[in-house]
Amino acid sequence: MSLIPDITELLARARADLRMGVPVVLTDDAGLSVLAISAESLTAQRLADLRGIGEAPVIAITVRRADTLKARAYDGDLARVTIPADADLGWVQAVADPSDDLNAPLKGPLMTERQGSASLHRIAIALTKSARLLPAAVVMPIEDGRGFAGSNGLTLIDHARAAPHLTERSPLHEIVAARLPMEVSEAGRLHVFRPEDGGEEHYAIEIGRPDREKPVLARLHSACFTGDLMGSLKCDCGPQLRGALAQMGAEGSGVLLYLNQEGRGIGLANKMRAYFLQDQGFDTVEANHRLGFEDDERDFRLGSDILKSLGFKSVRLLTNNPNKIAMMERTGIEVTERVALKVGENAHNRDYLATKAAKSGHLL
Ligand SMILES: Nc1nc2c(ncn2[C@@H]2O[C@H](COP(=O)(O)OP(=O)(O)OP(=O)(O)O)[C@@H](O)[C@H]2O)c(=O)[nH]1
Ligand SMILES: [Zn+2]
Repeated sequence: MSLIPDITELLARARADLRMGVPVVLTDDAGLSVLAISAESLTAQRLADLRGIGEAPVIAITVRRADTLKARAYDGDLARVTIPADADLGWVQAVADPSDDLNAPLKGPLMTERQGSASLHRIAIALTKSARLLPAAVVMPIEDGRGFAGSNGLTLIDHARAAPHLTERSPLHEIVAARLPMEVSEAGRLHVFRPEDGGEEHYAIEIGRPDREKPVLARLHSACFTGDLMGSLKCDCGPQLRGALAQMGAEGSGVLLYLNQEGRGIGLANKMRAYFLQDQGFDTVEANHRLGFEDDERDFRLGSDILKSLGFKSVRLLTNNPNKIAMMERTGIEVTERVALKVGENAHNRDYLATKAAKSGHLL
């Protein structure tokens, strides 16, 4: 028996470190080691400390952000941007954060590295994404990563052990379920699911006692603090949430999964950064790209994991999003019917809904 944390536990620790602005050490089988620190959590002092330790750091960004900055992404999905010796913290943060792209554009061209491996940089970006930070990391080569991590008390992540965990989703376990009388139905029941990797919990709200042998009226709803709770007019989430629950109440049965994938999986801080860009004239998809994200960073497979663990095999899915339907079918949940959910259009979200139809294939 050992109390040494396993790779899942180390990755959870690394995410917390990055959020706090603490560097982590990444190593690979070829003997390479780097220090990685989240660009948005970097401080001037930490940048100076890094420079005092070793070779020139780079800032690793996704190809989406690189395209916006017109930087060459020699590594395909990412670019390693050289940080000039005289660049200050503001320069590093401007590479990561698009808020000032229009106001104070970076003076280019940005130089990017093409020699050497980018695999540790890829892990660093994946970690910042899963920590719901801007997808950008300052990365600096060091000697003897294992020794450095040990002597500085830093989290050490091994590439070969970590890589599979960053693409595979973590198993979910039901923690508790209890009766929840609701306005739409007194026969409500809330189930809480917790992943093994220390990530967000997700919820399932059962209405009535749906027959497991028949297709259940189901909704996969992604968290939207602004729409679900604040009555935001920028999207249609609140009316969709209430509309879905009302229909389940009226039919007497259904299951609504409330997935904590705020902002299509980028987190609320990044979604608000996207809103700031939308006020500068970019649409919802362009804003995600300028931040360095894909259009949609959600993993709907966890929806089918939850449905299966509740014993459901087939659904009548309340959605306008064809990707949700495709993902259900691919992961073994049959979609016998798509039930349209067209509610809540207003003057503020008309363009947003039109963009989703034009660029993300949403059904009208
Ligand atoms: N990044 C980003 N996320 C947004 C924006 N507006 C809303 N969201 C998020 O988009 C998600 C919408 O979730 P859903 O309603 O489940 O998804 P959908 O893809 O529209 O599919 P259906 O509603 O089922 O048709 C929520 O996580 C919101 O927080 C935006 O402008 N940018
Ligand atoms: Zn919303």
